[in-house]
Amino acid sequence: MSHSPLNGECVEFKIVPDEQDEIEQILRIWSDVNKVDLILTSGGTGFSKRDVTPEATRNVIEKEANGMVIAMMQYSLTKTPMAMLSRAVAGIRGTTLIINLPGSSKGALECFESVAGQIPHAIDLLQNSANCAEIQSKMNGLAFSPSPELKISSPVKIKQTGHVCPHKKKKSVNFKKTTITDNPARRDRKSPWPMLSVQEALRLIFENSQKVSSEEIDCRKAMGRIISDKIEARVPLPPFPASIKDGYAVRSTDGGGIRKLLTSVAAGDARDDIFVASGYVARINTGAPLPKGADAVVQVEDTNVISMDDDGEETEVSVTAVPAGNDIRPIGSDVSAGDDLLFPGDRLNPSKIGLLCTTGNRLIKVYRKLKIVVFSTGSEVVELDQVELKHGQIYDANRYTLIGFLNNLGYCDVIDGGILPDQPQTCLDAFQSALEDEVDMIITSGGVSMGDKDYIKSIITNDLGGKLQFGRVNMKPGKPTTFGTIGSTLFFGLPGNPSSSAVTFNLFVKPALRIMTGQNPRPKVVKVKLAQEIVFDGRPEYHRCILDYSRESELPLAVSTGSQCSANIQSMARANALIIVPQFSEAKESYTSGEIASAMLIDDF
Ligand SMILES: Nc1nc2c(c(=O)[nH]1)N[C@H]1C(S)=C(S)[C@@H](COP(=O)(O)OP(=O)(O)OC[C@H]3O[C@@H](n4cnc5c(N)ncnc54)[C@H](O)[C@@H]3O)O[C@H]1N2
Ligand code: MOO
Ligand SMILES: [Mg+2]
Repeated sequence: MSHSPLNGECVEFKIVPDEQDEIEQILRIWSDVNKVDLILTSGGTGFSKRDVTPEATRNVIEKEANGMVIAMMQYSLTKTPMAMLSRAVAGIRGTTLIINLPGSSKGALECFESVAGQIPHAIDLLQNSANCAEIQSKMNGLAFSPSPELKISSPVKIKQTGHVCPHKKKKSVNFKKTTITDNPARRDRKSPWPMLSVQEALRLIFENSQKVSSEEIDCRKAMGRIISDKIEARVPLPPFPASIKDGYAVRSTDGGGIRKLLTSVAAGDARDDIFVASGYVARINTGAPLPKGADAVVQVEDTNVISMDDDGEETEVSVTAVPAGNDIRPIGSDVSAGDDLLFPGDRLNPSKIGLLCTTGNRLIKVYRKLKIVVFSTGSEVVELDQVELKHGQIYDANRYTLIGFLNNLGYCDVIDGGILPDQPQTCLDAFQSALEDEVDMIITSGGVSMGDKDYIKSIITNDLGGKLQFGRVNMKPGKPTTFGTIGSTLFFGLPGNPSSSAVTFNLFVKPALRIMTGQNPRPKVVKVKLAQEIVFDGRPEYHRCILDYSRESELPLAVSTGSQCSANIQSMARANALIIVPQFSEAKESYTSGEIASAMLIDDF
């Protein structure tokens, strides 16, 4: 962040290709979402075919600021007649001033100098007129009329930080970051967020997710945790030559025949001075240590009692001949001391915990638990404790679904953030306190689409200074899925529709969690046979289905769970996989019944 001569702060800098759509999108996001005071563009103002910055600017501004254009032109013409080849535009969008500057650094500087003196005042007027209109409207109890808005798109956006307007007694010094409190009539009619592909969205998630630190814990309390440091066997398995059978420990060189019984060795027998001499055997149990002198075990089924003493204890038995090593597990035959057992990224399941215990690894290093807060947003959403629903209310589904997904993973400390109404200040306060609590991730559902009460994106960027990496994804369900960072905290704004939030959790949140804990982020995708036709949608679709393994087919049959409306929760509740359905194209419009497709498993970890 550098300081400009305007005493402003450069809060963003971006190089944008000569693509009108892209330039427009940036201008919209910076003015509407980030609410910067000034956007300066440089380049793309000339006569060549690729020069489209003025067109992009004109499309997003609501009012022109021709005086500034004239001032720049007048001044530039005194420097070079070439200046007349500039088609620069200046204008206002919302409370943002957007000014096109030429691409040459000399020209850009000259133009900027010619208007710089009036910029602070212009911005101040914009800000103050916006405030006045709002206050006026509140006083009248009427919707306030739109304040004059300057829209300027440019690769440099500046937030003014310290200008004092010469025309006002009371000066607005620090511009408060605001949430969307505008008149709905003035909201964007089109989403300013570029529509990313799922792959692009995942790439941004991969780029912005970092491994967390690790901690040492008792392996017996580590179910579901993720190994951070390689683990070796502390002791060999078995730690002594152990009998595999209940029978008699013999010397294989004695061969078959009648032998005297030396002693009996049970599992856990601590004597290490037993010696089986030639002509003798020792009774032995499964898991007992083989006595010295013996080198094989004959199972009891292959022996007979020959004689007993007065107490009924056997004194002689006959054994069959067995080779050396028969029915014995040598030391380390399963695991040698020092063997690599588990690796970073391995998730601890019951058998792995057993392996750690039996190889003497009491303390192990795992990634620390991820601290995650989950909020539901929406003024219509109520807690299940409320017995009767009022008109327009619904019981919260998403929060409990998302908390359940996270708890199932076993490596998250999940904080239930509760339900946030569609009130920016309440949401802001809740997010701020989560950040003070140093959570690794905030997950919300709802409030990320086009409604005038959909505040979430604005709160993250405007009020919390977060950086959203994407706000729209070309997929069904889940189009308005939003992801970004607020400092080192990851933010996922999942769509409110229950199926959308559940699908996008699996598709986007899980990979982030896996990266944070050193796991392979990729989902498990399997081939399936489709039980029905699926007509392609305009967006790539993640079609909820049940994988049926009961049929006589090499591949599981993927049975659709029915209506794929995002608001339909039943189709999600029954699903254990998502069929990956491509976007409609002229080349292919549908999958036929029986066709082979790919499906992503969603009931794994
Ligand atoms: N003009 C447009 N409208 C909408 C668009 C669009 O592109 N243009 N996108 C639609 C799509 S796609 C989705 S998905 C939804 C997502 O909207 P939001 O994320 O803003 O979610 P809400 O509006 O808050 O809620 C949507 C829906 O889900 C219900 N909901 C919300 N939270 C819960 C919860 N915790 N438990 C159960 N149900 C919940 C809510 O009542 C709404 O019915 O936007 C479309 N609109
Ligand atoms: O993208 Mo939305 O999730 O279809 O309803
Ligand atoms: Mg909405």
